[in-house]
Amino acid sequence: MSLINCKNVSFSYEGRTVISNLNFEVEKGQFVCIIGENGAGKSTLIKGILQLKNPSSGSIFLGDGLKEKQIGYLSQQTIVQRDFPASVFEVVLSGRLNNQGFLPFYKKSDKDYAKKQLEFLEIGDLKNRCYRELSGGQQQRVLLARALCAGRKLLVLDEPVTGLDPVMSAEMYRLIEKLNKKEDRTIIMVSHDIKEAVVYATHILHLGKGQLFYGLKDDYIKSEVGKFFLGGRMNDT
Ligand SMILES: Nc1ncnc2c1ncn2[C@@H]1O[C@H](COP(=O)(O)OP(=O)(O)OP(=O)(O)O)[C@@H](O)[C@H]1O
Repeated sequence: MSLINCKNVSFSYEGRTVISNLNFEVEKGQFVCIIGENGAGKSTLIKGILQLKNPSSGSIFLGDGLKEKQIGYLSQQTIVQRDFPASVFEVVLSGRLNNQGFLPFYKKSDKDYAKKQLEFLEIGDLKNRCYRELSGGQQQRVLLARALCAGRKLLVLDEPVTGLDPVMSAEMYRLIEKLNKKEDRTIIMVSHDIKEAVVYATHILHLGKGQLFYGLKDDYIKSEVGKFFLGGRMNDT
């Protein structure tokens, strides 16, 4: 059964439709990359998946027992977040708050889980450092660990490499791919970079004036829309 089932979905703001007729399903274990130019509706769709915005028509179903609280979300970082005066471990652990109900303290299992995520993302040594003193790339990894703590079933990443240099970006992509391949995490990632998307994703959702393509990465590369947007570059590499 699919984790996300998007059926005939359209979104609008104040009566103006910004994206219409989306139809796709995300199964467990997939790495879906949502691509499209500025204003195509990528962030709006993410809001819909997180159940923060209702479609103007159609429905987004969460399946396989997935609850909104089990979706880990990494948004684009704001300037205020960059200056957050807490330790790395506190930031990562705060991802568990969603799952706590009314009890405002962490259990041992929460702390163990947070430590495990730091180790998996190869930043265990940063645990006691102050978050605001880290580099942009380190901060982004910490926020990824926080998102992993927030949701085990589905990870939603909105432009996770924005502001990072090419080396840091490649490092982030490597870790995200490791989460998908080694931990079997289901991932939905928004990206501007089509070339990177086709390297790491299993599936591509391309938004333009509507849904231009949804399916396997390899089929995307062979498709008319894929060929057009990749400009034949995949065949050159
Ligand atoms: N809160 C809002 N109120 C009104 N219009 C909005 C709002 N948020 C987004 N829009 C409009 O909806 C359309 C889709 O925006 P959205 O941010 O989802 O696109 P995007 O593909 O994520 O763009 P980008 O790549 O620039 O982040 C745009 O025309 C945008 O101006």
